[in-house]
Amino acid sequence: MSRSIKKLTGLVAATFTPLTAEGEINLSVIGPYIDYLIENQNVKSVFINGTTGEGCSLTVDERKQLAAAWCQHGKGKLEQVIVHVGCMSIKDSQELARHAASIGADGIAVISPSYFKPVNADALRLFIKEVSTFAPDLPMYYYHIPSMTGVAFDAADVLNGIEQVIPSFQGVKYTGTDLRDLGQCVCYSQSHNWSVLFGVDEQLLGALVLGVHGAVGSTYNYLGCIVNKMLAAFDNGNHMQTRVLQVQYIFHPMLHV
Ligand SMILES: CC(=O)N[C@H](C=O)[C@@H](O)[C@H](O)[C@H](O)CO
Ligand SMILES: CC(=O)C(=O)O
Repeated sequence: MSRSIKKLTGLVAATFTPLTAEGEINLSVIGPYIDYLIENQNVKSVFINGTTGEGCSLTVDERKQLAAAWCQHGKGKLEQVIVHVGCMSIKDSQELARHAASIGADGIAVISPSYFKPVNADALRLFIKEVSTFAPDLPMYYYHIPSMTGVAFDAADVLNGIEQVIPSFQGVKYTGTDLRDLGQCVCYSQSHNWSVLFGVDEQLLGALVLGVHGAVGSTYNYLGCIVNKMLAAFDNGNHMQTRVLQVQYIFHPMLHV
């Protein structure tokens, strides 16, 4: 990779996709959405077209328009725009990766294909590699979400040796509850300076204790302010305050609507 890498840390909002009443993407919302995240939630990085953004249900063209709008409006405001480019078709993923690089995204991520599934971790690594070569200068993150993909190999097995096949590999977004596997990912990532971002918002405290570098989640769109306080308490070594804030978050009325 030719550019120096900005390590992805802290809270990352997995953004919603604004639609019009007719079901068309509504790009006019994105500028104000960015200002809201920064000013109201103190959240400065976004993960777009992922699960929350329903990227897999959008067309390639819609995904490109959204990515371009987030990069354009986020320039000089957001710290990082990570574009999820996972698709069933590897060619669509490659095209989205190439496009993300052309619009100045800060990184890309992929889930595993989920209908025809990779047979093992080697096959999944190969898929990620084939996508990464279309954006070789962009940090690539593996998005591990077995509850949605049904692909449940240990993420640590996917990471093991991946730097040898994907020079741009930069970390994992871990949406799962296996703390043993997560701990192995954190341990393996340390020697490569990769980021491990946790994705089960309700259980972030357990992941912080294991040493994750940040979190990507849907609820940081509207509860980022509370979770940012929790991260600050954790960084200050205030365990009691951290626990109080995690519990306050878990019982927050917005999680129970
Ligand atoms: C399955 C799913 O969408 N997981 C998200 C992240 O990956 C989370 O951010 C959840 O939306 C969140 O933890 C709320 O349950
Ligand atoms: C939560 C998350 O990371 C996503 O919606 O993709």
